[in-house]
Amino acid sequence: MAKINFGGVVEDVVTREEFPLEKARQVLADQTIAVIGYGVQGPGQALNMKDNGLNVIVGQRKGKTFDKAVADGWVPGVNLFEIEEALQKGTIICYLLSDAAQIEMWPTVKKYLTAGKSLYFSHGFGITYKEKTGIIPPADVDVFLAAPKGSGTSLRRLFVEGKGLNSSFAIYQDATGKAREKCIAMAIGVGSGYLFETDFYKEVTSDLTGERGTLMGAIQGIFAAQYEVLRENGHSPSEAFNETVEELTQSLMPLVAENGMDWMYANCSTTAQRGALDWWRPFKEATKPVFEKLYHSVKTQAEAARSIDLNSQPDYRVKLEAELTELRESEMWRAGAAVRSLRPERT
Ligand SMILES: NC(=O)c1ccc[n+]([C@@H]2O[C@H](COP(=O)([O-])OP(=O)(O)OC[C@H]3O[C@@H](n4cnc5c(N)ncnc54)[C@H](O)[C@@H]3O)[C@@H](O)[C@H]2O)c1
Ligand SMILES: CC(C)(O)[C@@H](O)C(=O)O
Ligand SMILES: [Mg+2]
Ligand SMILES: [Mg+2]
Repeated sequence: MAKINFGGVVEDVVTREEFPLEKARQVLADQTIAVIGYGVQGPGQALNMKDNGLNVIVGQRKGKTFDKAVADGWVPGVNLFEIEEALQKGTIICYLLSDAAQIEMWPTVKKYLTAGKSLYFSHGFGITYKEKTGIIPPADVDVFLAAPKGSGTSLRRLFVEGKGLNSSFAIYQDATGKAREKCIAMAIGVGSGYLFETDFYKEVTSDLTGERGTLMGAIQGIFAAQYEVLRENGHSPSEAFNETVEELTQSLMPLVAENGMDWMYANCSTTAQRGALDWWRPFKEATKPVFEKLYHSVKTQAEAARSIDLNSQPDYRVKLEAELTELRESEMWRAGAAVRSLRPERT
């Protein structure tokens, strides 16, 4: 384990230097990795593991998603199966159905978790909220998670570019004495660059907070707030969108990703630096109570209950699609579509 100083706190992380892909291949050489679910993480992880030379099969119910797996090169009856056949063949079961669907399918999955098999997750949800999900694994199987910190779509795209996403990893149950090395090997196999250790509870509570907060929910909230204020004061949609979203994604966030916030500031005018340094604290003060309310909702399991309740309903996809359409059809994101179409792509 490498010891890395994160802002004054030294943490252990696993790097590919100490756990190279070849070692992952050796650890998993006698395993059949069955990826159950081919939504977002399923494709990214399965295709990366296959390209990394691991023995992977996919289990997915027939329909649009099954067809998508075929289009991705998985061969029915060879490495693509209906869910129960994949569960029977798999020695590491990657439970990558939606978190809500994992509940419904658990009685089926549990039947195939025979002694010595492994149950792998990419989220701590199912295990942490076992009173709600009913997901209580048999004592004689290994249970662990590797959670890519990003979309499965990005996991695959970065892998194809020769890059990777970080993952957290956690061991919940070690029946064979080999759970840790299998877990780390899986995380390297799905295309992670470096791994930081957590536990199922910390993974799910941080993840539910992040996606409701800065990563997805809060960012849409501040975009909409600023856009509305600019528009209410007479700025055109293109001016409001460019000043709220386009400049951030195309120019400034890549600078933050490259070398931190001060680097991005330093690459803007002194006028902008003065203003940003004056205003980030008021925004923090205004939003921290909302983040505290969010974390309380996560900690009291209200967020888990809401997600299970709504995403278990037969029409959950229709309802999600309707809300995503509402976002897409908002003036801000329609202006965004026009701005994106005008990007000066260098031919
Ligand atoms: N989406 C991501 O990029 C991402 C990132 C990190 C972790 N995760 C975790 O990975 C796991 C999979 O997430 P996802 O976003 O790929 O899932 P998803 O919501 O895309 O669903 C995955 C698959 O579940 C299938 N499914 C849905 N309902 C079903 C049902 N009732 N019966 C059978 N199959 C059903 C869908 O057809 C889909 O193929 C989850 O635990 C999630 O929290 C996801
Ligand atoms: C990609 C995210 C938001 O990090 C993941 O946690 C998810 O649930 O999709
Ligand atoms: Mg996440
Ligand atoms: Mg998540």
